[in-house]
Amino acid sequence: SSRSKEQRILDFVLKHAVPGDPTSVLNAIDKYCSQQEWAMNVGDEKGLILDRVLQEASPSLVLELGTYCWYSAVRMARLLKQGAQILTVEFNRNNADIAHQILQFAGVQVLEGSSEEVIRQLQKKHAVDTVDFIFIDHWKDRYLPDTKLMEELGLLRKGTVILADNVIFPGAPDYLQYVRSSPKYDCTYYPSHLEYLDAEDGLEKAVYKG
Ligand SMILES: Oc1cc(-c2ccc(F)cc2)cc2cncnc12
Ligand SMILES: [Mg+2]
Repeated sequence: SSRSKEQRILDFVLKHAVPGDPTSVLNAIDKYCSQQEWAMNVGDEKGLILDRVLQEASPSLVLELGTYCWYSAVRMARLLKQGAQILTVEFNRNNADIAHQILQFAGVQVLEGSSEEVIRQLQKKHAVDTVDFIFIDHWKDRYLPDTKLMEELGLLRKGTVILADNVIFPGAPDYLQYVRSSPKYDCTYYPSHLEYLDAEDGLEKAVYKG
């Protein structure tokens, strides 16, 4: 059977990265996706911004919406303090499987299902109280409904950081308008570029004020 692009990326990682060395995994994915086949990883340029915003937040519990870019789960896992955990949500079954193989890192759990289903189950099924850091990197038309759902379920606390990818390209205009005009958030825009390309893109940080 013909292997998918994601499987080809995994092959390249398994061949060129050093087991247990997350930075070598990131370098391998960036090398493959910038030289061979483009893929929607947050990438090295926006990844540096993610690193800085994550380290400043120093979270104990991270929720990622969109494991496809398993790159970002590895990127965040390598910077987490001892005992911190990432719950990452993947809708597409086979991507979740591949993510498992790449993410043999303590503390990273790939939850399967739609973001709405998983978010609704976090408190009961996964004993989550509130989330400290959320990286939104899934389908742009889910950014706003998922954020409102997390508000309604009381998953956000004073100081929770929401960092959203692709707010320019492909863009999430309804989400941007909401967080920037809501008194519940302090927003910062970090200009950058679409992964591995020159097109403009950026990350929006929205800090929940409780
Ligand atoms: O970072 C991303 C980029 C793109 C994307 C697709 C097509 C194109 F032409 C340009 C950009 C799509 C994404 C979907 N989910 C999460 N992240 C994404
Ligand atoms: Mg993205």
